[in-house]
Amino acid sequence: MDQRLDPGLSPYRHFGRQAWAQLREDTPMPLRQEEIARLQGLNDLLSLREVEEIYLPLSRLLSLYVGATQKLFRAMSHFLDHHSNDEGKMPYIIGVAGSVAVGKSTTARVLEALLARWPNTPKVSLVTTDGFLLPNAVLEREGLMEKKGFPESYDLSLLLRFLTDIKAGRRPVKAPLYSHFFYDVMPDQVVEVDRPDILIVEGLNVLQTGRPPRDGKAIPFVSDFFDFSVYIDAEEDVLEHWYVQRFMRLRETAFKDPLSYFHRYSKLSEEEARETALSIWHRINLPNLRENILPTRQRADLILRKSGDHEVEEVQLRKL
Ligand SMILES: Nc1ncnc2c1ncn2[C@@H]1O[C@H](COP(=O)(O)OP(=O)(O)O)[C@@H](O)[C@H]1O
Ligand SMILES: CC(C)(COP(=O)(O)O)[C@@H](O)C(=O)NCCC(=O)O
Repeated sequence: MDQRLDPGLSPYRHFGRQAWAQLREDTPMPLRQEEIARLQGLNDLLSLREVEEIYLPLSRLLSLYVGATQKLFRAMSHFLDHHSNDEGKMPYIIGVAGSVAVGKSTTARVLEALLARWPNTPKVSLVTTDGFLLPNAVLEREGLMEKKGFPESYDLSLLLRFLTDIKAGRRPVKAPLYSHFFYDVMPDQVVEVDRPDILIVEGLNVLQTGRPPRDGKAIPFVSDFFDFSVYIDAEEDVLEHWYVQRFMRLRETAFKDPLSYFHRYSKLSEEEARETALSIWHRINLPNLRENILPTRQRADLILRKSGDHEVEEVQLRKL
């Protein structure tokens, strides 16, 4: 059922852009223009207005959720008369999901910067699930190179173990690292996550429920570890455009390096490169969106719906 047709039945509260922007109230803008410029990275389009009107209200909302969860955790520790770990704190985990090229990395990086500047300066870490992809050698052996990003291309057990260790308060916990430049997992590189107050976990697959276990043993979902989740949404034709646009930009930059996995694409004519990007989109990323990513949208606590210029036009917040 399309929730838009019957808002009364929707499990979400719907906000237009202006209504959402007002929820910022008097939250001060903690980022200076230079810091925003640094965040943009590849992305020279992210505007100060977008950060102020969309991401600051979200940061304000999250500060309420995190504060309430921490209070509950302390109350529970007191009730049980013990602390589940020596510092009596449990990392608050935020999942960020959505299609390839919808802007997950950008959103996650903006949130990381905003959250870290709350008055109590929490420690915020960011992990992307591409590090948990199976290495190319394994994907090739199993005939899965055309399925990169599909559920079967990830080492789900490793991701679940990582999240279990984080929630158990172990320190430091290591996450594997993926390189878009080499198009592969980096065997000798890891990201260390050392008892953050908040961990952002970003990836296509973070709201997926996985396949039912064959041996009857229940395994948790990745999202069981989340305290809050965000799904970033946009129409298919818009996503295709962003994917091709990013590919064409990379062709002018990273692909020019002979060590880059996609170096061969830098030698194609503009038209051939565009066709290559469209072909990858239609062979891999669009079917993955339809089969595995979009069906998870309704599991998110918050949905950010973007228009063609990356501006968020509607926000849906799950009713409590
Ligand atoms: N809020 C935004 N404003 C403007 N451009 C954006 C925004 N978010 C993402 N983009 C652009 O869209 C493309 C995909 O973004 P990215 O964050 O790399 O997506 P993902 O991590 O979902 O694959 C990039 O070219 C990026 O510059
Ligand atoms: C690495 C990705 C699967 C994204 O992974 P994520 O960080 O969302 O877990 C994706 O960017 C990708 O490479 N897809 C395969 C097709 C392509 O080259 O675009």
